[in-house]
Amino acid sequence: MSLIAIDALRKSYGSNEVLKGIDLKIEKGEVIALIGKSGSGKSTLLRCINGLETINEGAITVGGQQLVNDELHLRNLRQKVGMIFQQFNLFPHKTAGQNVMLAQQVVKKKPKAEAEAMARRMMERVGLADKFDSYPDQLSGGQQQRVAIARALAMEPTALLCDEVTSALDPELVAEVLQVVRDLAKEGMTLVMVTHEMAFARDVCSRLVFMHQGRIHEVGRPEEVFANPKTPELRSFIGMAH
Ligand SMILES: Nc1ncnc2c1ncn2[C@@H]1O[C@H](COP(=O)(O)OP(=O)(O)OP(=O)(O)O)[C@@H](O)[C@H]1O
Repeated sequence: MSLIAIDALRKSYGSNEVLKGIDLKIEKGEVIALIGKSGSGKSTLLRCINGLETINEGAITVGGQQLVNDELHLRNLRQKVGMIFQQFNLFPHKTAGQNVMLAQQVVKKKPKAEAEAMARRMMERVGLADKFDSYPDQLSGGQQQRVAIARALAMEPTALLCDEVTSALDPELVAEVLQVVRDLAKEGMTLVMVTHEMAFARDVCSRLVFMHQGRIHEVGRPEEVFANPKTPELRSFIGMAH
């Protein structure tokens, strides 16, 4: 059984149909890059997988459980499927460590000591063991994003969704965040990422999914997709991305 199965998914905002029948199966340990032009529906697809958007038609199954529009169910789902955004969304008046502890305590009702032990392990995993007591404004953007990754990992997700996690960063800070994502991929984490980092996608991802106007146009191994794009839309997109 696939870890994530998306069947005939449709999603509209008012009369604007943004996802027009998406079918995609994602296996455990896969690293998927969603690529495509702005407005093609990549972020919306991620948000649907995480239950942040209600869907109009079709079905999404995560770990064998079908996603239903029920608040309790969605809260459980969001615990299983972590998400990291372009903006880090850290609480400014809490230390990095407290930021990583918070959801564990509030959502998972973990005792403080247990949440702290996990937070310390995850801060170490993203290379920030020494920044546990720093406040977000004492950290670089790259470090803040790594704290956001540690926070997501502390919830022990079965998959992690990444929505343009390096787009808000200064160019010199991109590599340190991508390195953390690369390590997670190596460790076998299931990752679905919207990215404009084509070199990274080519290097790290097991499959590329090219979206165009709300549909999946092409899916394949990065080297095949880049070497042999079948549709003019992907040829044009690859041309633009270089
Ligand atoms: N909350 C919303 N309400 C109304 N329309 C929305 C909403 N979110 C997205 N859309 C529309 O859905 C379409 C797809 O947007 P989406 O953000 O999924 O695209 P994308 O491929 O991720 O683009 P980008 O690379 O720019 O983030 C766009 O036309 C956008 O205007």
